[in-house]
Amino acid sequence: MAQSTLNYDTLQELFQASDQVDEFRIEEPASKTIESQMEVEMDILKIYEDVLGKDKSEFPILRRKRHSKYIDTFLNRPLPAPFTALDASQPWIIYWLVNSKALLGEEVNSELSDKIGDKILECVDADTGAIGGGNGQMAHMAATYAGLLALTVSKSYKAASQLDRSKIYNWLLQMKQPDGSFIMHYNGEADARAVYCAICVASLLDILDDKLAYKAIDWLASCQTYEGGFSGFPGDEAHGGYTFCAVAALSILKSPRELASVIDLDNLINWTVQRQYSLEGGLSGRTNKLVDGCYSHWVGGLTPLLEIATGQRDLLNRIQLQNYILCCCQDEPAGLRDKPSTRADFYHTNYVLCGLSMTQHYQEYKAGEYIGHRILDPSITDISDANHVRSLDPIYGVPSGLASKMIALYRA
Ligand SMILES: CC(C)=CCC/C(C)=C/CC/C(C)=C/COP(=O)(O)OP(=O)(O)O
Ligand SMILES: [Zn+2]
Repeated sequence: MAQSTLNYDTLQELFQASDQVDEFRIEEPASKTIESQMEVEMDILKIYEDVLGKDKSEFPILRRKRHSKYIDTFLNRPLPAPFTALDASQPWIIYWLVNSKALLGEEVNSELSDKIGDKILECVDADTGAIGGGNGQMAHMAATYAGLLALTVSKSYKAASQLDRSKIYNWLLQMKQPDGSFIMHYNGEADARAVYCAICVASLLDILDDKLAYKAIDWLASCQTYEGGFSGFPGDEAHGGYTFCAVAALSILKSPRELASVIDLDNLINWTVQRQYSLEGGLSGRTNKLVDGCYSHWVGGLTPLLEIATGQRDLLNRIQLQNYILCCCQDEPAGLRDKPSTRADFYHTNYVLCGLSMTQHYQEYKAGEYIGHRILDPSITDISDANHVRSLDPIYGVPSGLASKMIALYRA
């Protein structure tokens, strides 16, 4: 079976280049940061060396069956005791798991869809109509976003139609701040995450209007730092998570094509490109920090939006990112992870798969819709279909087409 031969060759080139890295390596690391970076590089070099020591046909492929089993195991049973710390993140867990399942191309049957619908409705806070982290918990912006995404992915339209949109609209208005930002919950913090979640929720529920959008573009633009990325709030350090939130929210409020009219697009592209490390192939979330699989989405997910904004392609090196994901982010026995020294979890499983999807598709933006096109370059998807995952909506982080279906449900 023909495997990803070009990936193998790219890795070979990379590996040859890594000898030069060794030459420059200093005996005593000058700081903890450098020491951690060197440890990660050593782990990853060893993995790449092992891969190159084998035949090309043994290049790692997506261990789809195992990842599916891992996901299904947790979707099909109540959360076990070690996860009680995630009690306030129940909509998140459901979204991460069901989204991973859907990206792997697996069907979400009606039984699972109904179960997810019931569970998310249980998390609705009766006072506000918005969603909390669990039954009886206070409405929370992130839980409302994650819960709505879970309904979107699982096509739980019956449950979705039971949400009280006008109550949620009023709650969103209460979360709205005079400077244009949003807070996460009553008395909570305002940041770019809250703005992204609020704008996504309003957009999916088809209740986004001028009052909710008021000054949000200016506030988000004010989070862009001198480095080019975005911080959580004005004046803080640029970070991948907040950069995705800001750029995706701006792409709803305007369009990705108009980004250059509100932010410094060139500086954002510089910052984004610098997040990819040549040796690892994966991405970091901020300057001088370590590679992490979840930034394959938070930073990698900027790629389609920036490609639409500029009309250019391959702003990041998709092949190298795919190498990092396939060779370094697959845990044993299953699930996806941050980096080789860490264990798989639901969060990383989802966001690494989102990143993998980005590496395999170009997005076209037409009449307000994103259309994913599988990249036919053999270095990405020649192979069998073994590594292929579904196209991802670049704004909402769900498989393509599903967000529009949710919006259409409410518009009908
Ligand atoms: C929609 C929504 C709620 C989005 C959240 C986006 C967001 C802020 C993601 C970042 C998550 C993350 C891995 C932080 C790690 O910071 P760190 O300082 O531990 O890691 P670092 O060293 O990689 O910076
Ligand atoms: Zn991570």
